[in-house]
Amino acid sequence: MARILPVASFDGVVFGATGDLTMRKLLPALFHRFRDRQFPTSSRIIAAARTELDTDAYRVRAEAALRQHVDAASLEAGLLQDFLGLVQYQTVDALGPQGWPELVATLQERPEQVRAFYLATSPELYGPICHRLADHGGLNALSRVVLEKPIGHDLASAQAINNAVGEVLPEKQIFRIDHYLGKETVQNLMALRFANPIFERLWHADTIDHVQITVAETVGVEGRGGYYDRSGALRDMVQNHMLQLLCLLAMESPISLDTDAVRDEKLKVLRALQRVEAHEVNSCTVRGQYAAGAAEGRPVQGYLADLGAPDSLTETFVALKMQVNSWRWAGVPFYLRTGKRLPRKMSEIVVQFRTPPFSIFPRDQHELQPNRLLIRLQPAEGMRLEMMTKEPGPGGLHLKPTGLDISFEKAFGQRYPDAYERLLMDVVRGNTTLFMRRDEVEAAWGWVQPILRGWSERRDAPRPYLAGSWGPSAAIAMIERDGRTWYESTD
Ligand SMILES: NC(=O)C1=CN([C@@H]2O[C@H](COP(=O)(O)OP(=O)(O)OC[C@H]3O[C@@H](n4cnc5c(N)ncnc54)[C@H](OP(=O)(O)O)[C@@H]3O)[C@@H](O)[C@H]2O)C=CC1
Ligand SMILES: O=C1O[C@H](COP(=O)(O)O)[C@@H](O)[C@H](O)[C@H]1O
Repeated sequence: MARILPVASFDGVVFGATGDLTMRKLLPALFHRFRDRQFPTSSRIIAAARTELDTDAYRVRAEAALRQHVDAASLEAGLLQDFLGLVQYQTVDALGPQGWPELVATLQERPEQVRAFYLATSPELYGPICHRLADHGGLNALSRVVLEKPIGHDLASAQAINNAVGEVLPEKQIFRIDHYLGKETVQNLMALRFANPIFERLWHADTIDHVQITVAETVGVEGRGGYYDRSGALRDMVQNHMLQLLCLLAMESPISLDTDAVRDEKLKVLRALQRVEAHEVNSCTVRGQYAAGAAEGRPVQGYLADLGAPDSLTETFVALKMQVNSWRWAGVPFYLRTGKRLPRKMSEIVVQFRTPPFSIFPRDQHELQPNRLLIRLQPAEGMRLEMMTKEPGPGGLHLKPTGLDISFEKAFGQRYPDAYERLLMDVVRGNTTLFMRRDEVEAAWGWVQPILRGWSERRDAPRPYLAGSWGPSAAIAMIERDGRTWYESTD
């Protein structure tokens, strides 16, 4: 049974409280933490958005969202009403005067409470919201501000946001969220690498041939086309989530688990990433856009039809070949791919080890498969170490690839909390370890920037791929040119 560490009483102010993220993720996450009694009932959830609503009307919306996004077994009637009793609504205009005095007056009723401001709005509003909070006296030493990703659209806009927020709050009160860092299996990468010396001894270029990171989704852009079309897969998934995964895989051991010790090591990886020059954009990156096809057994339309915009050049798939310039990783490519409308929802890391330098098994009878460590982030969370074993039987020596498997569900047999649950409680605790520091975000944008520039200079349309396929064939060609292949696990 997981240990629940209670947090202090807090006022959680959610800007963007009528939006998709709040309804689908934040309210359900808070509800689960309430259900486990992790926070005191003196806490308040102050929902803020532009729409004119009163608290009763907002509670009706919140209840509908919880009924949709929380499993029915967890929604005991009394508990749901108790939770909704903590919620109040305040109309606020981030860009105008409306609602600020009332919001701050509400906060001042409980000066001793932690104030957690969650900015679930578009990033252009982060600076204005923080400044209005400061101007109205809403910020104090117990305040923390959570910034959703993406922080900006490119390096310059990220710097502008960081400057604006940094003018009114010190770095230790700024929580740049990347929800992948809150996933249990992502946190387990630290345990895998630094609590198990057998792996750490093998974790370098002498032994590892290459690494693959795949984050595949079956969904299309759903209702988020307006945001997504200005973003695309590189900004939406790679600049943040996937680079963070790469950092955790590639970083050196931090000297401790202290917030800055971990973030310093991740930053070094981001700074060691080999820049993709304009002339390499074609060989090291592939952009795709889904066309009509199938998803989860039903026909689906293509991205352009989903969007209702026939000439969008936004990528819904990206594959990359990357290099970390360090002693540990010299010559070891990292292949990343992510996309919408792929055949399965799955996030997986494959660490492929080198094949034996010499085989005593006759080649015509035995094809030695390389050892691979598969780290399944979602679903079917777990790990598998693939190795060659002798097939039992008296008829000679036959080798077969088999796997040592760990299923986290079988090992721990408990519900996996959503990433936002853990991260929201860390905000209340004031623990920034699983959040991105300013220099990390800017280093990540700095690496992505030349690729964006290269793409925009070339003005190539993304390559179409059928919904339900693994992306454009160019992504397969990119890795196969190196004599390697994307690994597709069957479970
Ligand atoms: N949805 C998701 O799954 C994810 C979202 N994100 C990020 O989270 C943020 C929010 O996303 P999402 O919920 O999808 O966005 P939505 O468009 O669904 O919601 C936007 C919210 O912002 C509010 N808002 C807009 N303008 C103002 C304003 N001037 N003053 C006050 N409130 C305003 C809206 O209020 P109103 O409706 O009342 O106008 C609404 O509540 C974005 O930065 C997004 O990139 C990140 C990861 C995943
Ligand atoms: O941040 C985002 O992540 C989701 C995928 O998250 P997951 O936890 O379901 O793997 C993605 O769909 C969305 O486009 C992106 O903004």
